[in-house]
Amino acid sequence: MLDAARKPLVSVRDLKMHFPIYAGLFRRRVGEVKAVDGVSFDVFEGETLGLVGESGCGKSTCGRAVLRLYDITDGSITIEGREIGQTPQPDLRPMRPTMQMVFQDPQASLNPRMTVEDIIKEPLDEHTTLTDAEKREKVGELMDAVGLNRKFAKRYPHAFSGGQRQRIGIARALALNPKFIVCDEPIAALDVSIQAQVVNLLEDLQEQFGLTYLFISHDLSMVRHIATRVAVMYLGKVVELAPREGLYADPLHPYTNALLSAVPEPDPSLARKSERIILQGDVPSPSNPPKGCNFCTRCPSVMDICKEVEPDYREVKPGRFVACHLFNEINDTASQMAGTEDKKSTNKEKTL
Ligand SMILES: Nc1ncnc2c1ncn2[C@@H]1O[C@H](COP(=O)(O)OP(=O)(O)OP(=O)(O)O)[C@@H](O)[C@H]1O
Repeated sequence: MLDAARKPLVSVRDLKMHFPIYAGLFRRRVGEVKAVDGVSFDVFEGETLGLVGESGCGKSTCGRAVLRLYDITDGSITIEGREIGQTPQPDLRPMRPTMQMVFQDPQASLNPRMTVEDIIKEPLDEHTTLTDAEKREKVGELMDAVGLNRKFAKRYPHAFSGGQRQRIGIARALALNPKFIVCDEPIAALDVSIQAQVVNLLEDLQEQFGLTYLFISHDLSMVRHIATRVAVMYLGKVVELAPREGLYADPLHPYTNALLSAVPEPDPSLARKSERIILQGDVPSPSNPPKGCNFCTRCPSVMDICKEVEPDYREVKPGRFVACHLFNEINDTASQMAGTEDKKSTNKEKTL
């Protein structure tokens, strides 16, 4: 259970990442892809926040934007209370050791011309003043930590299997003792038989080094296993965020409901009870999202207001955030009963 008074390690508010679209002979700007369009969440120290959603909903862009691998369009990102969301991008060198990324495709993210030792040592060369002997020892320790044999340090990535290459990527991410790691589909490119091993390794390392993860995945079963809380994205926005148990047992947003209905249920007695929800239509283009709620064109519970007014993203039950007009009444009544002016407070002041 999360302690509400706990300070977030990472806070993201109204994050936007719009990619320009250029066309024509003179490469005029004709529009933009709203890959991430006003996303807010916190990641608390030691937790794993799962970020799920269909392909193209903006998960990877969100993860990269949080680490400022992009010049973001708008929004605030704080890590350990330090704002890194400014434009133009501030000097992030002092912050880089704190925040790292594990990429989806270890084949593509490792330089094939560098030995494993050099790959893992690279961040140490850039950010530390350790001697060569100290760096070699640190590389050995990191290889031990991720379950790679030290005697293979002089080999090249092609000599390793997919799972071992992902271990190399994880060792590199750990080199500077980070606190926060964005894991972007870290198992999607691996054989199913290897996936569980890498997830178990990430969990062990989290405990050993006190790591905090943003775990991006489209695999809802895996996220259920690893995440503390889960944020669900649809067309550039977080539509629901909740503790894992609550989200899987009682999804609030109609999109979460549909997404979870497609997850195979291992218990046959429960499988018969759960009904698969087939969403109609295609996901709209992020360069031309619908008016009102982004999900209104496919929502089985759509109302008139959904086609006109974008729903607020707000806390409708303790720890449960949702952006859906179906929950307006519940929240308004609750805040009236509590005599609060909750409606007036903004997400900027809340923990999410
Ligand atoms: N550099 C870019 N330039 C233009 N559009 C981009 C760029 N990167 C991503 N996009 C677009 O932004 C949207 C979100 O992409 P993103 O890769 O973040 O989604 P995703 O949820 O991670 O999908 P997947 O699971 O398939 O990786 C997509 O429509 C994608 O085409």
